[in-house]
Amino acid sequence: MNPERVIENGNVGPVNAALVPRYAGPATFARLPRLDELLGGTGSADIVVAGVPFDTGVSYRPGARFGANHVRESSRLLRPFNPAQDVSPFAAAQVADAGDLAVNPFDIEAALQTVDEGITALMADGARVVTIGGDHTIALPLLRANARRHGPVALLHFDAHLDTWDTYFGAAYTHGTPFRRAFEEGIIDTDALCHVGTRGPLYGTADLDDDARFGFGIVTSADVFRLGVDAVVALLRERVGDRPLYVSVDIDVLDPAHAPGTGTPEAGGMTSLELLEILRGLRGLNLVGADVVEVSPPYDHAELTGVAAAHVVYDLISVMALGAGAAPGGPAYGEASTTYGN
Ligand SMILES: N=C(N)NCCCC(=O)O
Ligand SMILES: [Zn+2]
Ligand SMILES: [Zn+2]
Repeated sequence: MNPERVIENGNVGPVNAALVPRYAGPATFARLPRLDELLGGTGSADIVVAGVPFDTGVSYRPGARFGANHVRESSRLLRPFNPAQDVSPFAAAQVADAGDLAVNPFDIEAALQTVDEGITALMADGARVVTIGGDHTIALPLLRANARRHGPVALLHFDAHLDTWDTYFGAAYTHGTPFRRAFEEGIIDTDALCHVGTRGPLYGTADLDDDARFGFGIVTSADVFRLGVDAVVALLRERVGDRPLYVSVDIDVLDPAHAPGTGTPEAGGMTSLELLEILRGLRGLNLVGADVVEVSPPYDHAELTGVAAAHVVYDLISVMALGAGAAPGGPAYGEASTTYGN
């Protein structure tokens, strides 16, 4: 089958939902073309979605190895125009799904190597990569690959957890430790780091001292609740400036009511609207790479977590497609709110 696709601006987009039912056919992210299909046709992609089926680094519930395909399945209803950012991301950029990296489930360091090499290869033509699935351990090789291209990157880390701990059971590479390793390796820009959505119990106050020493700012989920989305966006934009920016989204940043399908849930999290509005507020920043991790489908219900993650990816791709320097806009800033109605 060669399904009818939406083609805009010469870019090959999703399967046309008016001609082929949304629930038909194999899942790719947003029903976009596979990268290998595209390579046979128009050439390369500007933005690539890649799956990382890996959860050997988790400290509690497993299942994130199934996250990538769950996000793909949950992304079938996405439509081509994103009114919240006033952009058709798949028309503004060629976006494709590269499938999954074949990572070793038994050897964490080998897996990290495979992720680094796989993402580096996908970035070779200048594409920016958004990964889906996997546990948070994989943020380390993703940052390594991006820093090799861009130098130490600014990092906005959306997560209930700090993930700057040192070791678990003596192991250095786990889902609770990627950002400490990234600091030690000098691959993140210590002038432009912030956690967002942090909450929940810690091991001790030293966790916060260490984290501050690495250069991280913290916007807790309670801060989002009290200050509101616009104030948080202003603060993050100020911190990042025009630096190359990497965004890492651990889906457990959302309240378990919004994202039950995850491995280390913490009460008192952000709503999916708050997260999406903050991400939309990053429009115009130089977003070079992103991940959405810790989606564990066995603990999900009614695709709640999968749908939330799919929308997060969609808004991240929209920010990337608009590119650095795009005017801050969208309903959050008032001007484009007439996109709906009026
Ligand atoms: N990265 C995630 N999701 N969780 C880290 C939790 C580490 C712990 O068990 O304390
Ligand atoms: Zn995490
Ligand atoms: Zn987390």
